[in-house]
Amino acid sequence: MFQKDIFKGQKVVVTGGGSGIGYTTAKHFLQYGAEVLIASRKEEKLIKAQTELQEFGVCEYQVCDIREVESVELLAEKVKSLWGSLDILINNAGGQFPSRAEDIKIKGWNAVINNNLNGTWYVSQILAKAFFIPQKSGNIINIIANVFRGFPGMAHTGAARAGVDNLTKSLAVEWSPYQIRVNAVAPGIIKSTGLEQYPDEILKGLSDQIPLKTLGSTEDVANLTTFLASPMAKFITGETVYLDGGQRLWGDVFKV
Ligand SMILES: CCC/C=C/C(=O)SCCNC(=O)CCNC(=O)[C@H](O)C(C)(C)COP(=O)([O-])OP(=O)([O-])OC[C@H]1O[C@@H](n2cnc3c(N)ncnc32)[C@H](O)[C@@H]1OP(=O)([O-])[O-]
Ligand SMILES: NC(=O)C1=CN([C@@H]2O[C@H](COP(=O)(O)OP(=O)(O)OC[C@H]3O[C@@H](n4cnc5c(N)ncnc54)[C@H](OP(=O)(O)O)[C@@H]3O)[C@@H](O)[C@H]2O)C=CC1
Repeated sequence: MFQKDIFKGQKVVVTGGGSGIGYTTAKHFLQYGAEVLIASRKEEKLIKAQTELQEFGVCEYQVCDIREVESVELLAEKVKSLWGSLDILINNAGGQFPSRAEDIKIKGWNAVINNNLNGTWYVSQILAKAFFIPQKSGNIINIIANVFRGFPGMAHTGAARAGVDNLTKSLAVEWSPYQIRVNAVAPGIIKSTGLEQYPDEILKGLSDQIPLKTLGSTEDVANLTTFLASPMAKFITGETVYLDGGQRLWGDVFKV
């Protein structure tokens, strides 16, 4: 899509970069010349991904639970010792479980809010203060979900992602004096490792609910994310771009 070296010399952090959408996004940045650090909880997964991704360029990893402030501070330390600067942050780590709203336990609600809203905030604030604000440059892309009409069947993540959608707008304005752009990508249903945790009865017939009659791919998400991070999108900030084959406009979002 882009010239090969469009991100040459740029340093990128992709949370949740060991699998699925994050992995493909990391691969795209590497193919376009960036150095990439992938971060998530499971070291084994990160080592396997790093080994594969190194075929495309310089890929580092850091074990990090985005819900733990100390763990995110260690991520910032790692970036500092590796590169001393940071250009792009992709807040992709996240997840939830399907449940009817009345069945969600307090612990489950808190786990999902901590993962998707608080975790995204910790990483954004800590890395912005360590790098983007003092540098007076930066680029944040938040991967959220298709919450346009709420998220029936996963109310906890709908609330968390709507929070990140709004946070995207606030930070885009507050951090504009530092030349930090903040945008979000809202994927619909994407064929990726993440979908494997959902039972077949939930996934069956999902593509019929999408106007374009197909699920998205991890490449679709990575293409949009790299576009938003690139100079081609230099006048775009505070935006959430839906990537859902039109599903926000028609069809069931998700059912339990
Ligand atoms: C079509 C869809 C579109 C979107 C797709 C994607 O996003 S794909 C991407 C998808 N990728 C991912 O989603 C990957 C990441 N997702 C995750 O790691 C988990 O879903 C997490 C966010 C809950 C992490 O929580 P954690 O590390 O703290 O793990 P924990 O195990 O300790 O759980 C804490 C509490 O949560 C509750 N609870 C948990 N599971 C269930 C369940 N199945 N059922 C009911 N409740 C559940 C339960 O209360 C539990 O405590 P308890 O009662 O057992 O003492
Ligand atoms: N696939 C889809 O249809 C859709 C996906 N999304 C969102 O896109 C993102 C990527 O999903 P996808 O690639 O499909 O699924 P994956 O489950 O493969 O990706 C989730 C990634 O996040 C990491 N992660 C989860 N919790 C934490 C945490 N607390 N701290 C650090 N890392 C964490 C996981 O790694 P580890 O286990 O090592 O921590 C994993 O690599 C997620 O936020 C997902 O919810 C949104 C809409 C639709």
